Amino acid sequence: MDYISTRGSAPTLDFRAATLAGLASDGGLYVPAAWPRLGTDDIRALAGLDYVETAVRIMAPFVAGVLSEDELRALCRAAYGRFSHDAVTPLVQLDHRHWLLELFHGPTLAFKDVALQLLGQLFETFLAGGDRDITIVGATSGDTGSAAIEAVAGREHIRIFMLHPEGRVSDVQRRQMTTVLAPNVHNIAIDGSFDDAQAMVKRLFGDEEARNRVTLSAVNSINWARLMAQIVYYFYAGVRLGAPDREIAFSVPTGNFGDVFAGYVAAQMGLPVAKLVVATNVNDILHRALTRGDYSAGHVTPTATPSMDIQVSSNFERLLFDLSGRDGGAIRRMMAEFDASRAMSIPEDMLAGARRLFSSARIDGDEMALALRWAQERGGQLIDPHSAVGLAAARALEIDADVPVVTLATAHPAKFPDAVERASGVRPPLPARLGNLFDREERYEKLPGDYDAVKAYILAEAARG
Ligand SMILES: Cc1ncc(COP(=O)(O)O)c(C=O)c1O
Ligand SMILES: N[C@@H](CCOP(=O)(O)O)C(=O)O
Repeated sequence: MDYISTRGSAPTLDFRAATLAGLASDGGLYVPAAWPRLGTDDIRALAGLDYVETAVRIMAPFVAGVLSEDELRALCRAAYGRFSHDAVTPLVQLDHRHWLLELFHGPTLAFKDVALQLLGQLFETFLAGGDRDITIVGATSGDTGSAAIEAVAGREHIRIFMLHPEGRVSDVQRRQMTTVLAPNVHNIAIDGSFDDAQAMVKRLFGDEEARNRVTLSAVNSINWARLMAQIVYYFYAGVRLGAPDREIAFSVPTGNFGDVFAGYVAAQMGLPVAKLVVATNVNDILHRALTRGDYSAGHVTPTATPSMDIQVSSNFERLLFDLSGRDGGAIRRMMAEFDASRAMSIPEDMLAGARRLFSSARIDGDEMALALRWAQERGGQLIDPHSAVGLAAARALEIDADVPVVTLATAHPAKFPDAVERASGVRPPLPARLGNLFDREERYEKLPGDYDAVKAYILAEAARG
């Protein structure tokens, strides 16, 4: 499979090169040159397969020409063998039509592990035996950071710099990152928001001096391989609820538009998706974009769902690329307008295309808490606040009564004990697999929200080896 940039002018790459590159050199995001399609018989044949085999069937077309099915299978076994549930992403029924897709059974208790455990394996495979070192620079609002660090800590040929917004992630999330003391791991707390951190990461990728000094790579969902791995669980859940013979709706707590974009790809590949619900908190750029065409980055408001406190959603560019008829020039112009003014309006014809599959909802703190309590009282499940945003949006969805609605449960409640206790009165205990998290030494650098300071720090540390 070839990979092309959403902005049309970066070189076409194969899967290996696209994975190692992360962001395209023209500032765009890599996407497959075409969406592979599964026929109804292919989808029916997924029923009864375990997670690893499902993953191999779904991802094989994307890695074709670079990895054989057997190589892919070995990497998936290594990645998903580390999950604490045999089903990897089990479905839990809440009532007659609502389901939770639990994505938090990986080592760091968030959906990010599903992709990052595999990405760690891919990096190791692609760098093995070579003399090339990569420098991963990432931004996190709490979950990508720990999942990425867990996936690459101690690996040869890789160093990782992870930027998080100081004071805006939960204590559990911060400690999951900052107590990893492997020498190739560098945590940086910046004075600013996740959006500020993400903007610095993207700027670094376009910075010639930085690119000449280190080989940059990405673990955020700007890296296509992240999204590829997330497509799998839409199929895995879908076939268990009757696909290809029944449509399924998914409600996705959304920030950077990565997880829900993976659902869009599943639909392009043939999964019968009735609706994809983009569930945002009060940081609602995506809700405004999908309802009014208003894609303008407002101020980021800290909430009880910190991982979704995002007002610039990187992967929306991938959707716009498809909605524009894959017109790289048009996307380059739109993104230049956005970069200059922090705002753009989405043309009505593009919006109409999006609304055929997507709907959206903006969920405030009270609505989130209500949904959290509903899951507890009606479904017997203590869920995390991000999943509760998804569930609130799912319950507001107007859709045929015979369509099952799956809410993606993106994190374990124990990552957000204060917010869960405030909403439910129950404090979720830290799972044993996190061990003595609160007794461990923390190590991280605090830096101002200033690009030059962050760049200087990264290049100096990278030069140290
Ligand atoms: C727990 C949780 N839920 C939802 C999201 C939003 O996912 P995405 O950024 O892929 O839209 C995130 C962060 O990405 C998260 O960490
Ligand atoms: N919510 C994320 C933000 C980064 O998103 P990503 O999916 O692009 O890595 C986080 O928790 O870090």
